[in-house]
Parts: sequence; C-alpha cells; structure tokens
Amino acid sequence: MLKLDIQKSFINQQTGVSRELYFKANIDLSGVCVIFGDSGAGKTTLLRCLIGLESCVGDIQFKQQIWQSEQQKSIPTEKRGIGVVFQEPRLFPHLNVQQNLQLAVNKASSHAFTIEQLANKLGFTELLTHQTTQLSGGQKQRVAIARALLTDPQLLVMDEPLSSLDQGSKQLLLPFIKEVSQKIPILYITHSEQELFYLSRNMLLVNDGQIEASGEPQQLFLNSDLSLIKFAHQGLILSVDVKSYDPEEALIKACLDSQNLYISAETPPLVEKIQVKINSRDVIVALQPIEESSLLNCLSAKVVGFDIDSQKAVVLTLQFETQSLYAYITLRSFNKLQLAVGSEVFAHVKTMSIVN
Ligand SMILES: Nc1ncnc2c1ncn2[C@@H]1O[C@H](COP(=O)(O)OP(=O)(O)OP(=O)(O)O)[C@@H](O)[C@H]1O
Repeated sequence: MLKLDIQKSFINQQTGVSRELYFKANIDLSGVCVIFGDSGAGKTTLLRCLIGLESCVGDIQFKQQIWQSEQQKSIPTEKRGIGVVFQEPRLFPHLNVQQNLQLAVNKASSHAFTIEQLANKLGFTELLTHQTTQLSGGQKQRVAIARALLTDPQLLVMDEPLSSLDQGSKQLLLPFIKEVSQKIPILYITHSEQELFYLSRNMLLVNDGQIEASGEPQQLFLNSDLSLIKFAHQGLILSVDVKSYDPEEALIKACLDSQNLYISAETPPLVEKIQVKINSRDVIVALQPIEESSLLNCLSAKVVGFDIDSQKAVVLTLQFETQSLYAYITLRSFNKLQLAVGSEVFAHVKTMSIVN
C-alpha cells in the first residue's frame, strides 16, 4: 500500500496567484495503477512529489517505509528505491547503450534482471554498442525502461512513457510493462484510454489538483458525477470474449455478455478476452432490430439513464447484462422513439476498434 496525504502550492511568478494541490489516497500496489486526468490536473506534480523531486508538505508512506512525514525529514529520492521513466528517455548522450545501462546496474544492490535479458526481451541487443544519439525515439525509450528496471526498483513510476512513440513500439512495450507489473508495482500516467484499459484494473482520477476518485476504470467511466464523464460520453471500452475468427471474412465472432458481436480484424486475436472501443456516435438505437441492412451487430439493451447536453443531443446509457454503453442521439430521435429509463431497445453498432 502507498499512503499519501500531501499538499503542494505553486506561486505564479508573473501574476503572484498561488495554485494549491492536495492529494490524499491509499493506493493498492498490485499491478499497474494508472493516474488519469486532464492536462494541468496535477498528475506529474503528484508523481514528482512521490518521487521526492518536488518538495511538498505532508505524509508519504510506502509499505512500512515512511518516505516523508511531519515528524521526520524526507528520505532523498535515491533512497526510495523508485525506477523512473519519463516521456523523454533522458539517456546520457556521451555514453553508448551498454554504458548507460551499466550505470544503473552499478547503483543497484541486487539484480532481478541482467542487461542481456532486458536487451533481448526489448529487442535492442544489436544496439548495445551504439551511441544513444544514433537511436530512434522508440529505441531510446526501450533503453530507458531497461535502465529503470536495472536499478532494481521496489516501485516503477512512468510518466507518459509511450506518448511520443509509434504504434510498433507501443505494441512491444505495453505487454512488457504489464508483465513487469506482476513483479514490480507500477504507477503510470497516461492520457491514453487504450493504455489505461489495457494495463490496469485500478485507476486514480486526478482533477483540478486533487484525487477525485479511484477504482475500476469501467466503473469510473460510467459515473456521471465525475469530471471524467465529458470524456467518457464520447465512447466506452467493453470487454468481450472471443469465440472464433473467420479469416475469409476477416471477422472475429465474440460475445458481449451473452450476445454475439462481430468485429473486423485483419489478423486473428492472440488472446481470448479482448477490449473494444465503441464510440457513442457509432451506435444506432432502434425499438426493433433493423432488418436487411449492412449493420452486423444488433444488441438488445435497456435504457438506464440519459443526459441532455448543451447542443440538445442526448447521451443514453444502455445496459447489457453486466456492461454498459453510451449512445449519442439527437433530441428529436429521443422524443420520436419516446425513450425513457427502462425502455427496451436494440443498439446497432456501426464500427468499433479493438483496444488490445
Ligand atoms: N514549477 C511550477 N511552477 C508553477 N506552477 C506549476 C509548476 N509545475 C506545475 N505547475 C502547475 O500545477 C498544475 C499541475 O501541473 P501538472 O504538470 O502536474 O499537470 P498534469 O496533470 O501532469 O498535466 P499534463 O497532463 O499536461 O502533463 C498546473 O496548473 C501547472 O501549471
């Protein structure tokens, strides 16, 4: 468990206006805990305070270790046993890859990984003798992740580590990060919903300099009392079970709760449970199944809530057995169909994208 109760204030030098941030949470340290929130919400400040790179007032306790308290002087960053990966890799430009990594090995008292193991796993063995200035952004970030792990951390902290990387690097690194999280707890900042849902069952929602909520991402995305709702209303990620794959038609047949769902995919899925994102605007709502159309997916659902937005559009919350979906329709359609909480409808899904 990571317990924190800290305050940080910044004074804007130009305007003299102060900005107060206050973070209080008990964070479960199993797997990945994703820190999610709008730009400027305070995510990086929270991590920097935890690491000890930013001074703050209050208490921080990691497992049985007091990192900072009112009574006790703050433990310096290097004594906290934290591996850190930032958005930019921050490698030493005058050293080659092997030498950069060796510095981390020299600092660690024990070694859960070797340079060779990580280089092999992250696919940069042939780059060990290269200067870091010759590497691409994705290659540098793989080295930076290996470097953080070679310090033998008890906690890994990652601040948007994949945000500037190409899709190929993300596909290599995401499963690796998930695998690492089974051994080392990870705090992970991201703006990407895909990364959030792929990596974690546990998220901290940071809003306006505070921790607004914590818990299971799907639950938080459905909570209309949270600031996240503006974002969530654009679409939700659902978990589905893969039943089969038809290479002729490039279609996955999957199950959403007990209903069939067809998903276009060029290659067969590698896992039995996948997550798909369904944008609210790609859902067509009808009182009866639409026959003889190109729509492949027709799901029976119940309206369990609705919000009318400032543009006079309606976001319906549609409930299946255990999961929910948002559908964005016009107020005219809402009135025409005489929808209300409790209405039984058919949700026709035009397109969806696979998250993992
Ligand atoms: N050194 C600083 N001096 C003054 N204000 C700061 C400083 N660092 C951060 N802030 C302010 O603290 C608030 C939180 O910033 P922070 O970088 O933690 O947000 P964030 O959620 O990480 O944003 P982003 O997702 O854009 O990186 C912002 O209002 C920011 O302007």
